[in-house]
Amino acid sequence: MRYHVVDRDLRGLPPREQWCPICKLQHGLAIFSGCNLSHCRHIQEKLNGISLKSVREFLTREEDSIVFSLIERAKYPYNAPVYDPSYLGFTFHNHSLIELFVRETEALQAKAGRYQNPEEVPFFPEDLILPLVPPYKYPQELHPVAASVNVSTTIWHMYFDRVLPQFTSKGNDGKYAQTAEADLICLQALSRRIHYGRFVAEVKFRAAPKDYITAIKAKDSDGLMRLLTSASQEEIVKRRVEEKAKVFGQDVTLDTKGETTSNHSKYKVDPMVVYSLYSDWVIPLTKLVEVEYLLHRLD
Ligand SMILES: O=C(O)C(=O)C[C@]1(C(=O)O)C=C[C@@H](O)C=C1
Repeated sequence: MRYHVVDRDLRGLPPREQWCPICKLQHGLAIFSGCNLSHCRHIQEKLNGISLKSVREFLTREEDSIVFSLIERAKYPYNAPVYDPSYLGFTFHNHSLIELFVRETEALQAKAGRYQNPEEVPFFPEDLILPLVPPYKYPQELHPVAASVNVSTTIWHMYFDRVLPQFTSKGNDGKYAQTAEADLICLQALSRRIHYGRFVAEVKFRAAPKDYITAIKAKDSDGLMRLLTSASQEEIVKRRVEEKAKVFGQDVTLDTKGETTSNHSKYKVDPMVVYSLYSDWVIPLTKLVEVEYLLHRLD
């Protein structure tokens, strides 16, 4: 019985020599041959770790955070002074209010341990202070060298230059701190989703190491991109986020009889903007992270 469970769990693993340099045994047999599980990294990872199903569930849940964060930001007009360095009189190293806000908040959150979590990537790593909290033992799923892939600067420009003007109304209501806070929540949700491409890539690598190793050794970015792409999955994701923008973004009211009425013609954030955000930015950047991660997977 034990054999079947273990054997099924380990199906599709890479050749033994890539994964267990100590026991050098075939993993399905290793358990019977006295391989000590604690030194067999691959078995450990397989038992504890991530799968394509679990990483896709994570991405799906992040969609909720992203759509909600956009809806929250859309409560305020564009509020241009938040992004204009002259608004603070060129003090604070010529930073705009948003940059100051993000830098200071990240520094505080670093103290509270946010960036100990490998899922979280800061926008301004150079400012970060060591955590004041004791370390938490997060599962270490990522290959350490490849884990440092970072597209934060691209996310920053994408969000402020391309996305934000599309879903906020023109105008200025003076609520700059609230606006900056809402922007930060959007940025963090987008960054977490996009950088989660590292975990997706790791899962894909573990499932078909031979295919990936050939492309990685040849530094074949296009080949890696082809290997990791699932057009049907991308279509599902885009349609789903559009639907979420409709469901989460409609006004729900009760009529005099207590019946629910929803306004389907007006949404707080245009569902097409969310569809395009995913189609033009979120998915392509996630794939870029996946490719960059894989290129360093053997370093
Ligand atoms: O779900 C996957 O397989 C992913 O790699 C994630 C993702 C995405 O960003 O949603 C990216 C690439 C694939 O083509 C499909 C979807």
